[in-house]
Amino acid sequence: MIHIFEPILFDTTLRDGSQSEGVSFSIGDKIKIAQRLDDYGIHYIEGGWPGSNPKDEEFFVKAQNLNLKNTELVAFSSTKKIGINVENDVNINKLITAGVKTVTIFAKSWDFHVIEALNISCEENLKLIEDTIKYLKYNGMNVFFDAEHFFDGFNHNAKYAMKTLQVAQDSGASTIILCDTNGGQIPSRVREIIKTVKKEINVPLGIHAHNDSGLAVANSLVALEEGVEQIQGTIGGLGERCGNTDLSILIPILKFKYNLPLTSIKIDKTTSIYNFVMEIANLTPENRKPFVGRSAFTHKGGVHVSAIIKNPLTYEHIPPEAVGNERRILVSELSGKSNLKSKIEELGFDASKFSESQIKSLTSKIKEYEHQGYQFEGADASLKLLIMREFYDYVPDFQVENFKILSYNFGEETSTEAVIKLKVKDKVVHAVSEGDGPVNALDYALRKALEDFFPILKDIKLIDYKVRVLDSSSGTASKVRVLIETKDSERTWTTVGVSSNIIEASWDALIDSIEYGLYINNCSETKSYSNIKM
Ligand SMILES: CC(=O)SCCNC(=O)CCNC(=O)[C@H](O)C(C)(C)COP(=O)(O)OP(=O)(O)OC[C@H]1O[C@@H](n2cnc3c(N)ncnc32)[C@H](O)[C@@H]1OP(=O)(O)O
Ligand SMILES: CC(=O)C(=O)O
Repeated sequence: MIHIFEPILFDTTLRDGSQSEGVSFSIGDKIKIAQRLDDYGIHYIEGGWPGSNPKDEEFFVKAQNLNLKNTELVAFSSTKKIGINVENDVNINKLITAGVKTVTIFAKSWDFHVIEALNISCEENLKLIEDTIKYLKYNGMNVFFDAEHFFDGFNHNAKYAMKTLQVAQDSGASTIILCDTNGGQIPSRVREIIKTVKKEINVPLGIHAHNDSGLAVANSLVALEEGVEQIQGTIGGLGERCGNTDLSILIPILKFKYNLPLTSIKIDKTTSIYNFVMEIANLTPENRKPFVGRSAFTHKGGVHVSAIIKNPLTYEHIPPEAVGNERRILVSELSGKSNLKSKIEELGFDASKFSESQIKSLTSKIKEYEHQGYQFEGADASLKLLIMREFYDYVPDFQVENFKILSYNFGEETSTEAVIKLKVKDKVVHAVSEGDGPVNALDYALRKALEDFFPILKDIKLIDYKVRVLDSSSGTASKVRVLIETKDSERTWTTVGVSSNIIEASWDALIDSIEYGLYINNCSETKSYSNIKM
């Protein structure tokens, strides 16, 4: 394997990451992310562009009090404005007053961009680079030089692209970062170009790769193999368009595939920093994200689970704990007895008390339910109730006798009323409630009937209700699957119902949701798992 040296890790989540569609960090968000990146052990954090907006400017003021231990904060900007002296450029002067020692300056290294975007001559662009870097150096700054569109520039006019690097080097840049700004390069070309650059440029090189071809991590690795010293990227691959090199993937690769010590990095915090940044960015974490996604170490196929239980290395390339992730086993129609046994344990039962024929019968039952449209892999609470109803002397806290839904339409308004009859502790209870639609009315009526018996219900709240049409070919008579997510003060759980009648599917999921909530809050008369039916 090609040997590489431990790179300098440069995170631009707060700058390029904030250029992601749908992401807008507040100053408080930026401060929190900077602290987490520092704790994680990143060497440099690009905090923003102080000349771009007051928020970034204020961030650098507030960041003075951060007391960062492992990381150095960097401020970002373009080269100076065209047509003014650099000393008079407000944007460049804001870098000097940002309270940082290191700045990143980006400049055009593709002649096409110089002419089309900047509308100046190639010579004038070289002068922008020289003046800006020399001025910052004169003011005591360490300057990283981002050669924007370097690879595209090299492909079209290598001589000019190289000239921009040469000017940056001669003007005093301490590291030159080759940018695949449009994300269109392939690894073999990145390798060739870096080999050529290394023959002519003596300062350390870096890479800033975008992911428009899905190759940002691969291109960064090739660059490292060619001796580039600084890798730029973001947590979760946030960034303009398709994003940047994903450090949540790249860092574990460096650690576990290239066996680099990465002494500063707390590698077992990789999953938590990924989830943290996604939460702050108000984005849903990607389940299938390598290393850090919820599904990265989740096993579904019976063949896989059977082997995993014998030895996890059979279907895992690294242990999930190494990156702070966890192994999960799913139960579905693709399950064998191994999934079931493992899931039974995970749900809190003692799998060894189940006979082989009980496991077999449960496996077939689940497959039959899944055939009807149920999906238990995301509905552990319904699965646990199914096992208790099937195999234990379990008595639910209430039993439904019947329910009725009445809807009245008065011109523009429709009102809905639910009437239910339950049996609770040998008493028959009736309740009536109105609601915003049938499911809401049923929920209210159910709570009305039960709250006197189980005051804990006030803490049990429905937080999500999802309906999925399973077979749209039958039109309005199609089967639907309803998933309900519920929470109490400590936990959340999900239940499932399936029917061609949306109210019935919702009702089944709702009943499971409330029944399970009462059960885990110790309201059930029968809690023990020892009385398994033989
Ligand atoms: C590849 C990258 O991701 S680089 C980072 C890109 N990030 C951002 O653009 C986010 C922050 N940007 C901003 O807040 C604004 O664009 C600002 C404040 C920088 C500039 O705003 P405005 O002055 O209104 O200009 P506008 O955004 O319309 O256009 C960009 C200007 O920068 C100029 N410019 C672009 N690159 C450079 C450069 N390397 N050096 C000097 N000027 C440059 C453009 O020619 C254009 O100038 P013009 O208005 O005279 O045509
Ligand atoms: C500098 C930068 O963000 C880029 O070239 O993509």
